[in-house]
Formats: sequence, C-alpha cells, structure tokens
Amino acid sequence: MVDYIIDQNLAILAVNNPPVNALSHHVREGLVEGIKKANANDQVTAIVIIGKGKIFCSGADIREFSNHAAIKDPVLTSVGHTIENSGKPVISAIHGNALGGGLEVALFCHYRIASESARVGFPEVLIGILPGAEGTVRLPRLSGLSFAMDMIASGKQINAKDAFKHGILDKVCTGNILEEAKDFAKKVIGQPLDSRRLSRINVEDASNVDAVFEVALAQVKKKYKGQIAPIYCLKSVRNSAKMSFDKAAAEERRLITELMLGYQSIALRYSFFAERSASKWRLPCGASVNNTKPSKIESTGVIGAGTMGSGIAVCLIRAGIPVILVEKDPKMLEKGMETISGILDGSVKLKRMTPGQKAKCMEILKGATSLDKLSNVDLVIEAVYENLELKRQIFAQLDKVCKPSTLLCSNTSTLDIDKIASATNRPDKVVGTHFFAPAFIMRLLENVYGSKTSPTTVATVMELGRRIGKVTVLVKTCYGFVGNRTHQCFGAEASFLLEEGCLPQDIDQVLEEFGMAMGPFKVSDLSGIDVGWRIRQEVAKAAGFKLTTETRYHNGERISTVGDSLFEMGRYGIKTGKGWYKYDPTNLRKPVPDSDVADVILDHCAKMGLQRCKIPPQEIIERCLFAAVNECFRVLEERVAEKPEDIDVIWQYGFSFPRYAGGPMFYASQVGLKRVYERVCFYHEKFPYSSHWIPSDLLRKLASHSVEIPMSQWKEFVNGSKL
Ligand SMILES: CCCCCCCC(=O)CC(=O)SCCNC(=O)CCNC(=O)[C@H](O)C(C)(C)COP(=O)(O)OP(=O)(O)OC[C@H]1O[C@@H](n2cnc3c(N)ncnc32)[C@H](O)[C@@H]1OP(=O)(O)O
Ligand SMILES: NC(=O)C1=CN([C@@H]2O[C@H](COP(=O)(O)OP(=O)(O)OC[C@H]3O[C@@H](n4cnc5c(N)ncnc54)[C@H](O)[C@@H]3O)[C@@H](O)[C@H]2O)C=CC1
Repeated sequence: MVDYIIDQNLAILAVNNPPVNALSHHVREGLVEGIKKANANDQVTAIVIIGKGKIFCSGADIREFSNHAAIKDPVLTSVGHTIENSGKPVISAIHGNALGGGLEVALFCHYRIASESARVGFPEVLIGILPGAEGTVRLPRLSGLSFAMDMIASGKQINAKDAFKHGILDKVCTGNILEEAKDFAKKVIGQPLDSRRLSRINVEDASNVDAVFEVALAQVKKKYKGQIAPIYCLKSVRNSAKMSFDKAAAEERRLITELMLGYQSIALRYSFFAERSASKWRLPCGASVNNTKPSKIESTGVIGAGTMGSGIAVCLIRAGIPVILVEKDPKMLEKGMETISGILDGSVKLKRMTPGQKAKCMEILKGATSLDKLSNVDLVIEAVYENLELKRQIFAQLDKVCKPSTLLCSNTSTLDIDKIASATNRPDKVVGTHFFAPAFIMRLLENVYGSKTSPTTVATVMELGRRIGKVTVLVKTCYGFVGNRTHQCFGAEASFLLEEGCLPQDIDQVLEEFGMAMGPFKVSDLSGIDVGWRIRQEVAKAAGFKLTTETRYHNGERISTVGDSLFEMGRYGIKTGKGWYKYDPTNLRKPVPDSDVADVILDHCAKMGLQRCKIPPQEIIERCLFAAVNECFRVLEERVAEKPEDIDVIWQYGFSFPRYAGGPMFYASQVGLKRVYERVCFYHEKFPYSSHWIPSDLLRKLASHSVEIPMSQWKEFVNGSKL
C-alpha cells in the first residue's frame, strides 16, 4: 500500500490506498518500512512522501476507530517518530488534500511542499476527536497558538497559499508536484535536520497562551454549543505551550482516547458514514446507483415563485442550471425575481459569491406567466400551494405542454406522488423532489419515488441533488414521506405539551439544550404557520371533515389546534412579524417570547377544559423524540426508507438534529430499544388517542431480543424475515 521507488538518489514513498489514501494498517507499515529501507540504502540521500491518485492522504482510517483498542502497530505516532528521526531529510509532497493524520504525517516530515490547489486541515473535530498523532502539539510550533486553536477546533481546511502564510508549508508549487519535490529535495540534502524537527522547537507565543485560550474558548462555546471535542482541541493546543513536548503529546493521547470512546464521537463517526451511504440508493426492483444512468439536465422550469419556488430556483441557477420561473400573475413573478436577487445579494455580502457570479446566475433565470414556456425544458419542479387538485391540474397541463422526455417533479411536502402522477400519461417520469425551507440554505433533498417512477428518473433527480450540492436521500411515497411524516409526530407532541402546561419557549429551550439547532416553534415561524395550516386543512378535507379551532378529536385521534388560532389571527410567523414569537422588523433572526401567545394558549386550554401542570424537561424530550422514533420504525417497517441511516440523515439535514447525537434512529440504538419500547408503551397507555404511540411492530420485535440488535441488522427484521 506504499510503493517504494528509487529515482536516482531519492527514495519516493507513494501512498497507494484508493480511494482516498487513508492511513490503514498496511499504509502505516509501508511508511515505516520505506523510511527504514531508504535510511539503510547508502545511495539514497533524501526521501519524498507523496500520495497516488487524487489526494495526498485523507488521514487515519476512520473505520479502524470502531475497535480502537485493536488498532494494530505501528500506530501513527510511531510511524511519525520513524519519519522525524530519519537521518535523511524527508519531504512531504502534497496534492489534493492532506487531512487529519495525513497532515500529521506531513508535520512529522522535515519539509512540506504542496500544489497550489492543495488543501490542508484537521477535520478530526468533525468526527468528535482531535488530531491525536501530535497534531495539536506540532501545529502551534509552526503557526502560533491562535491560528492553531482556530484551525483545529473548527476542522476547516485551508488552501496552500494560506498554509504557506501560516508557516505550515515551506513552498507552494505551480508545476508537477513530484518533479518539484525532487528539485526541492536536492536543495535540502546535507542541511542540518534538528531545527526541522518540530519536536525539538518551542511554541513561540507560549507566554500568551492563557489569554489566547480564553478568547478561543468563549468563541467555541458559542459557535459549537453542546459539543465536547472543540473544547478538548483547545485544551490540547494549550498544553503544547504549557508542557514539555512529550508531556503534551501524552496528554493529547489521553484526551483523544477519552473522546473516541464518548457518545459524541461515536455518533459523529456514524454520521460521517451514514451521509455517504445515503447517496447509494437502491429501488426494490434492483435498480441502483451502480446500474442506472441519469438523463442529462440542461434546462429546468420552476412553477411557483413563493417561499420554496424562489429558493429552489436559487439552488439551480447557483449550480449553473438555467431556470424558467413560472408564476400565475406578473406581480407575484416580479416579487419572486426580487426575492431571488435579494438572496444572491446576501451571498455577495457574505463573500460567498462575487457580483460577477451573481450577474451570471441572474442571466440564466427567466420569468414567465404561462406554463407554455416550459415546452422545451428537461425537468420541471412544481412548487405551488399544497393542494392536490391544483397540483393534478398543473401536472396534467405540463404533460401536454412539455416534450415527452421532460421529468415532472413536485416539491409537495406531504401528498402522494402516485396521485399526482396519475394526472399525466408519463407516471414513470413523475417524482417528488422535496426541498426543505429555506431551500437555498438547507442541505437536504428528499427525493420521493412513486409506484411507477422509473429508475432513470430516480437516477436523474439523485444526480441533480448532487450537482446542486445537496445531501440527497431517496424514499418511497406515502403521506409526508420520511421527513414530514416522522417529524409530524414530534411536532404533534410539542403542540400537545402546549395544551398540558408548556409555552413554546419552554419546549424550544429544552430541545435546543438537547442539541437541536432550533426548537419546533422557531422552525414553524420560519417555514410559516400558514403552511402547516394549509396541510392540516388538506388532510381534513381528504378525510371529509371540517377542521376548526374547536376540534379536539377526529376519528378517535387527538388534535391540537392552537396553531390554527394563531393562523386565524394572521400570525404566520417571521413573514408577518408574529407567530409563536414576535419579531422586531429590524432583527427578524431574534424570536422574542410573546405574552399574547401565552394568552392564546391559556384561553385555548380554558375553552377546552384542559388542565395545565409543570412538565419536566425529560418528559419533553421523550414525548417529542420517542413519538418520532416509533414512527421512524414504522417507516422502516413499510420500507418507505431503505435503511435507518437514511432516516437519520433526513433528520440531521432537514430538521437540524444534532450530528453529535446521530439522528433519532441512532439515538434510539444508544438509549437501547428495550427502554425505548417500554416508554412508547407507557405513553401509549397514557395517551390512547394518539395513534403515533401505537408501538411499531418492528420496534417490538427488535426490543424483544435478549441482546441489543445492531442497527446494521434492523433491516433483516422487516416483514417478519427474522423474528
Ligand atoms: C488512540 C488512537 C490514536 C489515533 C490517532 C489518530 C490520528 C488522527 O489524527 C485521526 C485522523 O486522521 S481522523 C481522520 C481525519 N480525516 C477525515 O476526517 C477526512 C474524512 N474524509 C473526507 O473529508 C473526504 O472523504 C475526502 C475529502 C477525503 C474525500 O472526499 P470525496 O467526496 O472525494 O470522497 P468521499 O465520498 O467522502 O470518500 C470516498 C470513500 O472514502 C471513504 N473515506 C474517506 N475518508 C476516509 C477515512 N479517513 N477513513 C476511512 N474511509 C474514508 C468514504 O467513506 C468513501 O467510502 P464509501 O463510504 O465506501 O463510499
Ligand atoms: N414552506 C415550506 O416550508 C415548505 C413547503 N413545501 C411545499 O412547497 C410547495 C410550495 O410551498 P410554499 O413555497 O411555501 O408556498 P407559497 O405560498 O409561498 O408559494 C406558492 C406560490 O405558488 C404560486 N402559484 C399558485 N398557483 C399557481 C399556478 N397555477 N401557477 C403558477 N404559480 C402558482 C403562488 O402565487 C405562490 O407564489 C407546497 O407544496 C408546500 O407544501 C415543501 C417544503 C417546505
């Protein structure tokens, strides 16, 4: 896994472990052998370490961490010591990325050069650990404390130019990296090595360490609320300035071991692989990402320029995909175009885009007020009101207007894709592309296949998701799909808690302390109380009953209509400046608890004869999360989701479930399915009028086993295949 090549009097050690040159056991072995062999060869005067393929090295092999006690020798630090102690100069030649342990390998070398396009970083914090092969002790010796703390605690990658500026690199190369490395090596042969060994030099700004630490700590606590690893990163860098090199390195080992065994790191490592597994879609018919080619998408249409349509159009034009935006009346169209321009202005302000890039985006956006203009596009995304009849009318019309190959997608958040598809003569080309609000920010795209959606259509929308930078998950159609269907149970319990004693801010606070980026009521204000109202009205209409603020039960099912009272008062959320919270027009990002809302809730309870009492935080968490978890198991049971990882990715990217808690399925696996099942049964008995507490059969089956069944095997219990 490490090729050993002699080139004149240089030894080239080329790491060859596709796809990303992770530092698996054989790579570590190969590096040690290579350095020893080169040192034993009198003809060799210098050694170059380089990566084969697209990158230098992605760092430690994360899969080995699941059994960290069994990580085989040589461990990365002893590989590093062999490199650093080499009597012949060792030069790392970086192209692509040098990440984590990969950058540590470079820091063990005496010299580091990199291609102009290379990027380096310590992303360990993103999997809940720290750079534990002396990265936190070595980097500050090159870059200074403040920069090291920021780079390590944020996990950000920097480009070669910045790395050079901060002392991490000795040279940035414009030519062929191997040839440049060879030239560089020839120049440093014979130079003294001790001053190049980072373990022998001091941290220059060590006397400042406490002040630098305090500033960094305050920032980290604010930015990475609830996360342990960023704080450990800072502590370890602080040690580099307060202790001898060896002592700081030993302390770093202790800290990484503690982190690695902790819940957050286990969850973050799970999340890393779950995210990657989501793109590996598969249909029950056997079609999959491996055997299905997507169609080419060169032009698109978006129908509806409201909240979602504008956001979706931004996602497309930002990726260079032309859009024709269709609205029913010119005023709405103009408003939509202004919204899009405003969103892009925001990106320019934040320096995520140049004014020139914005202009290019606007050039490929055209407006229209008639569907006829979509006759020639490759794909259409409909984002009009959540109304089945309206959507069916539009799809029937699109079927007539668009060329036969056009894919017809709906951004519906709940409706059955089959019912929309049946309005057309091309149900194989109809699919759900469910974006999350705000579409130009939220990374999730939940693609929904119907019973007739073809594999090519699925492949095309999965590829489209990748192209526009979304984390894309495929699910089967059903009411609310995976995201909204499971999240609705969470939301329903949150509303019931309002009727039983809580205020919106109480519930939001508890769930935010649990780790959610935003509580459910803040989210509702953001996406619009009117949207939820419309959905509830649609459901009621389909079920043939009239939903009013007086409704408490329908068909034996408990219903909470507090939100509908707010809708009737015109409190739609941020868009009207008032919702579950009130908003100062100059600061729409800051929800302020509103005593008027408390009055509405208290009135509602009095009118309905509901007793209020104090509800402990643990019950708030259990009620919201276990209700959702139970529904998640149903979704798995019905194969609406193919695997538990897909559900967790949807919750992380659609509902900001903390990555360091893994997602509802991972959370359940850690709580233990027996305990989850017991609590679901407890709440089912207590709340017989909420069908989401009826225990899932799959959950019951899994919980009945004497040993916990690992998540990877849950699927095997679906459809009674294992009992
Ligand atoms: C007491 C114990 C002491 C231990 C000391 C530990 C020392 C340390 O300091 C610890 C570390 O290095 S931890 C690792 C740090 N590195 C990372 O987190 C990099 C993660 N990878 C990436 O960012 C992107 O994959 C990357 C940018 C590299 C490439 O992105 P792409 O989009 O091109 O490709 P992906 O689809 O992400 O990846 C391709 C396949 O490679 C798998 N993979 C990536 N990085 C890996 C890694 N570091 N280890 C194992 N597998 C890895 C990835 O899962 C994917 O495989 P499949 O899932 O099968 O498709
Ligand atoms: N707002 C949200 O948080 C999310 C909404 N969705 C779904 O996206 C869809 C759109 O929702 P929003 O953007 O929130 O609604 P919205 O009310 O903000 O926008 C809908 C737009 O569609 C336009 N429209 C209505 N009939 C039309 C027609 N016949 N031709 C052209 N334009 C027409 C309206 O003028 C309006 O501008 C719905 O299906 C909704 O369920 C999906 C995910 C999240």
